[in-house]
Amino acid sequence: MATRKRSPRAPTGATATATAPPADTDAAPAGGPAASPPARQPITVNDLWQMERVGPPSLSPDGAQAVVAVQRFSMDENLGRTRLWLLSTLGGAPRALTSGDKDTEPAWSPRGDRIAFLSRREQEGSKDEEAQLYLIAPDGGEARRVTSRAGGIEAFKWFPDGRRIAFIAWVWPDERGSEAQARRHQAWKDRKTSGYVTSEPLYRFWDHHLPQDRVPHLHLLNLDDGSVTDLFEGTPCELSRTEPTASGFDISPDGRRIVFAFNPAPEKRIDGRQALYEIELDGARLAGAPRAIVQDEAWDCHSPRYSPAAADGSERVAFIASHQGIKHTMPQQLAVWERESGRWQVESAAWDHDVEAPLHWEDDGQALLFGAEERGARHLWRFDLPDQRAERVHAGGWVGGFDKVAGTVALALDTLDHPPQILALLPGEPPRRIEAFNDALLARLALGRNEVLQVTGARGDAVQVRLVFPPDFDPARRWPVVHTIHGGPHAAFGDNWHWRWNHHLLAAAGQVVACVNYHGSSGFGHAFADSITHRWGELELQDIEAASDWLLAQPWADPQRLYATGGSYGGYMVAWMNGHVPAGRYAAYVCHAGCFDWTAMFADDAYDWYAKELGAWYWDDPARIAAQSPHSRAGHMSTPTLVIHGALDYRVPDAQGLAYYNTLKARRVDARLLWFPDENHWVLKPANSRLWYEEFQAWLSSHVLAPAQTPAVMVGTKRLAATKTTAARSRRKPV
Ligand SMILES: CSCC[C@H](NC=O)C(=O)N[C@@H](CC(C)C)C(=O)N[C@@H](Cc1ccccc1)C(=O)O
Repeated sequence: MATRKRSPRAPTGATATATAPPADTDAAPAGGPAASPPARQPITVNDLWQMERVGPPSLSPDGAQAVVAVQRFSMDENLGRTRLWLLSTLGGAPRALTSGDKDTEPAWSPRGDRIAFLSRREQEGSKDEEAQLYLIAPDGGEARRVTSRAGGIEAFKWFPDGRRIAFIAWVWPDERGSEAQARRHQAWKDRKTSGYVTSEPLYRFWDHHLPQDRVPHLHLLNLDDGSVTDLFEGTPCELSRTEPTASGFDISPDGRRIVFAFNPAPEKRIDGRQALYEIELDGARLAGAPRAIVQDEAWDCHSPRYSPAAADGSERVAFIASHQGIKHTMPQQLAVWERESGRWQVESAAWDHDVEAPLHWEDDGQALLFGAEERGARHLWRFDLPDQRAERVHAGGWVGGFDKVAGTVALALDTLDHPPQILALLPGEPPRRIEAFNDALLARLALGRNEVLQVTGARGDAVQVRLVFPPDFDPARRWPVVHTIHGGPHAAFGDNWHWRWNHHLLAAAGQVVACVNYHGSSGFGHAFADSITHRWGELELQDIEAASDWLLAQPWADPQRLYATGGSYGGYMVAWMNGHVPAGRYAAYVCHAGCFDWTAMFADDAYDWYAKELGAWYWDDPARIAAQSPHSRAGHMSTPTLVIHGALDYRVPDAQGLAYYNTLKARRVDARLLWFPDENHWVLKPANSRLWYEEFQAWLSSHVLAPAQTPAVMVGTKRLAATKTTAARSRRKPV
């Protein structure tokens, strides 16, 4: 989808300065030779927070080793620590490379002699206030700080020569030179006022205000002499203000050009369309003005990648393009620009998938690797350019970051049953794990099975439902059933591990968890995703209700204990359900960061999107907006609801949750509020997460429908009389 997923700063929760314990202390307790292994136990929230969180791999130039950042949390200290590990793709043992607390985003230099990473450290008498760039030799030793930039470094990329690095940092565009920037930064820090002043339409994002009056510029750091050049100084160019990541630019194989995504409109908006611009370098200086190589107002273009050096000197740039001029839901397609002709074309037009960054060229320049969702999985794909055909390089689970060097692929993969793990794919060999970070912990956990089925949902379409069962599930008993409704709406709950909505943890409480990939979900083709446009709530509810009908027809489902929960758009859906589904069907709801009132949602950071999604601006067609807004049905709401919200949530401001909670209270509906002053759209701190899971479960467990409350059955959005209940349920069979 063109609505790219948000990019909050690293969701690491709190951090610490103390020395991290060794990351390999998860060893199983020693037992005597005759001791039988302890029985596996259901997963707890403490288990979840003890797991190591492995980041995306970066490979050495020979492909023999990968470097990853690994985060480990302490529930007692309520903080997380991240350090770097080296993993062998050839079978050697993993090795801790750093002992810092905040070492992230490692990248192996193209010469193999150094690894660059971002960190905040106390070193040589100075303490980093913001992330700075560090270098370390792969065989260890002390890391060396190579930048000391007021305001810090956002992201970086090695030049192919391994002697220079391009990095992104925020600057005041009206200042010249690093000294002037540093002076301005000091003045900013010393100011006595706290007001944020802006005339920009886009001024805050996710959970932070954009640095006032600053823009993200690309800089060149020469590691030989330490000199830094602002490559955009004196130009109108800048990188994405909301996602200033290394995906936004690329360096040509000869190191003489840089291509980057840039929105040339004077006013930057969250849905602004980016063009591709290129600069030429003469040493550390710009040779000429930046020039647009791909610019079409109808298209949003981003994530450019230069093709590898070719014997004939030809050069191309692959990128992701979305035809926003047609519709905001248009897919993200693979496109290629050719230097010789100066023309570009979409390559994946006939392939109904959303291509996701980063793109990675194969060495022969004939194909690209990338991740893309398909029916609740995120595979790694190779897209062959001459044939315009995609094949799976790794199928199943959820592929996160990956790298490919010298024929070896290293990828981060998670599944519903396993947190992210690192796999190596060597030519002609099956995929192989190259770490064992969570194995000892997982070995003592009992995880229930999961299965995928289809129900006939809205418009008679097949809708995917994934069920996760408690570890001790016995179909002869009756079990509570809880919907976890995903957000987006253009996202999916698939075969992936979730830290915040962990389906095994929820199932371990003794309930069957149901995840419906309702109309609008990603991974099921463009028409399915677009089907809900301008009528949010309608088809999604029919799908969830169809799944509920199927679930209630199962002998193991307890009709007195059917629940619906969801976050963000999933929270919108449960608020919508409260107004549209008759009381007595669901015993309780949990609404996390849910949208309650689309007009008041104009206070959020993505307000420019909603006219496209809902079909009008609220001032042009208030009735249309109100018809898709849960608050319009407040008079029908009577199902008990736990409302959860974070005050740092700028995507769905907490006033949404508070208005919903206050409405329920004013209506004397059973309701409870869990409000976090220090969490954003997501609950990311260990102790808060534990409270979240505890309150979530306690709320569900304390709400059971009385047997006299005959569950009503919804067909479409019409209510059926109770006498038709049995017949209506029996019509819904899994497909
Ligand atoms: C119409 S702008 C929506 C932007 C974004 N969509 C990406 O999926 C989003 O933030 N959606 C919200 C709901 C929206 C405010 C109505 C949402 O549901 N967020 C979910 C899904 C999500 C997951 C990962 C990254 C971004 C969004 C959530 O935060 O869990």
